[in-house]
Amino acid sequence: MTWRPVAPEAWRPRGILNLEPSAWTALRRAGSTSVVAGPGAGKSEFLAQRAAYLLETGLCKAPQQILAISFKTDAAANLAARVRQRCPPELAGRFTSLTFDAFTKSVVDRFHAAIPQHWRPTRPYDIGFPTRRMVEEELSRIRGMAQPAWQTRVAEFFPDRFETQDIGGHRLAVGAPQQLSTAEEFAIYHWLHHQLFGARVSKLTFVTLNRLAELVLRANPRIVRALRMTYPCVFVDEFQDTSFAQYDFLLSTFSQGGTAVTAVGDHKQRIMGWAGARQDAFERFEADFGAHRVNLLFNFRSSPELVRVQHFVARALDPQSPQIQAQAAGQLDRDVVQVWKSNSTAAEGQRLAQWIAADMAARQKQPRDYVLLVRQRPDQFEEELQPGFAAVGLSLRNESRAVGRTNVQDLMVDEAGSVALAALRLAAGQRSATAWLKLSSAVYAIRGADEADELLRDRADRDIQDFLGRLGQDIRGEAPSTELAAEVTRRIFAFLDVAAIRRTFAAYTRNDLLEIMIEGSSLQLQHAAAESATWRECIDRYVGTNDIPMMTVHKSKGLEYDTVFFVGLDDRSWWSHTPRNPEGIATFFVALSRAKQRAIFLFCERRGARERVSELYQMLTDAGIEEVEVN
Ligand SMILES: Nc1ncnc2c1ncn2[C@@H]1O[C@H](COP(=O)(O)OP(=O)(O)OP(=O)(O)O)[C@@H](O)[C@H]1O
Repeated sequence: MTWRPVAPEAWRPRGILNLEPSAWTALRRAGSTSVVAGPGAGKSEFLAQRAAYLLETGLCKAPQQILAISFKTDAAANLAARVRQRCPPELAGRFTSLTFDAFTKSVVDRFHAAIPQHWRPTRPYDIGFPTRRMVEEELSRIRGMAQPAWQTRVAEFFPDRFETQDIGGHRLAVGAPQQLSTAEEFAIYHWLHHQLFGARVSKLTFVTLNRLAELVLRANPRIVRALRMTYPCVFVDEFQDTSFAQYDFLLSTFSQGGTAVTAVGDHKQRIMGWAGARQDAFERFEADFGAHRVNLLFNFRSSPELVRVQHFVARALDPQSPQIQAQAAGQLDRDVVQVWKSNSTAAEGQRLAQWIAADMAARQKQPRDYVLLVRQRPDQFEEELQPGFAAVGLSLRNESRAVGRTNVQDLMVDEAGSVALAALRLAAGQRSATAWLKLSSAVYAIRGADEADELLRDRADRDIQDFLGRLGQDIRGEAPSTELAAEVTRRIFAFLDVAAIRRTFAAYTRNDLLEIMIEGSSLQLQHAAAESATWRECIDRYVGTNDIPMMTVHKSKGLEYDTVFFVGLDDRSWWSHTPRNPEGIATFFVALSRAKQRAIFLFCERRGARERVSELYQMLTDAGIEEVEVN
């Protein structure tokens, strides 16, 4: 055992010089806290530091764990990766980072037998993702069964909100439902009953799984007590995106019994309203959990000029927005934020590609220092822009592109996919300490070889080396090909042991997520192999090292780039935007705030007008931003 507890007063942040004063206050708080902070304030970094603080000081001591709940898989994976960077491995193992869905599903799976029989799903069950059309049909079926006096009410449910708000905000009765006394109760009961018992195998949505998880904990105080003892500290990231069901689950499970819940987020980046995020999550949390609010006022990401412009948008979202203090130095003395105006998409694409090529050369930047953001349809923009990029020797990568049943971006942050990639790097002869650490810690976890078990770890090290030696021998003399890429993926996952990965990593509780990711890894490697002459090149293509990423603003949440281009700031891309609609302005805010040094907005009149979005341009004008013709 190398680690010794540090006294709380002596603890210092890891990997960064310091925290801002209010972050120190929040970090040391024993009770529940809401940390509200703008973009680049270091919210994820703060959580990673608080995890290090709690674990290294022994305030959260073994076998206790920290539970971090995120909204999206990539956010959960990024946070776990940050904690691994900040904490010794023997402590990082007690940081469990999951999505809400993975966590609530794991509760249902683990305590299946404790679910009251009249709500108990079959085992196994399927996961359903009903489309709007399917919700409409189901509601209409329910209306047909309802007594005449209730039919009008059932017809009034909004299909878009029925699941997220009506089901999500409803608690299931512990006892068997005796009598359904309102139209709401009738509709909710039949909706759930159909998912549970409508076919031989139950088909449940994640909202239903959430409701069942809440029920099983509420109905079984011993289970909830055990859960609270295991997780005395709970973090919730991106709290502004918390849905009705998720909030209610948190409330039911962790608002009592002494759990310290730290909820971190930015109400100005609330762009998941369509997915059922509640508007008042922070206020409710503060009231229900007795949480104390801490506002962070620094921005560690963006240059002072970018922070100045961001403030104009922040104020449109919240007139009380505090003035933020930029901590990052500006590297550019002009043209930090601009609007480029063109009258042909060809001219726009050409100018963009040439500009990036020149900037990369002048400022010695890499392709991944840039990003092209779009509001929607990245595939269309990719098709339109790729030729211009190819003409100057650059390549674009649409991070939302489908790879089998997943997409490039999700695959890149997937745990199993990253372990397999580490194995490939090592087998292909790359000497990478990070890859070795990634692979070996995964194998130790899979084999249950903890820190103290030197024998088991030595054995695992030898097996890894033997496996890499054999794989390396078979591939190093061969050029990559699709067949070989498929074979390599198969061998790596066979070595890792698919069933053991599923048992070990909580993220794979969704029935087929692991299969989806294994299939995706194989397909992505096959694409890369088909275009590469060496394994090194193949790995670079797989990862996209030499590609300029393109993605939707939604996918860019939490990420940062030196230079951000927003392509298509026009009415066609923003067709659903209505003036003063906070979700649209928040989307614009998220895009602008991904930039560290420069943000450029592109408008091409061939794509659409700029009436609906005129207020977004107005904010830039108010901030004194120039428009430049680029024909
Ligand atoms: N205390 C700190 N000192 C130095 N750098 C920091 C500190 N906190 C965060 N950073 C850096 O600032 C950048 C932004 O941090 P982070 O991604 O955690 O911000 P965030 O608040 O989650 O942002 P957003 O909401 O915009 O996604 C990162 O590059 C991070 O490494």
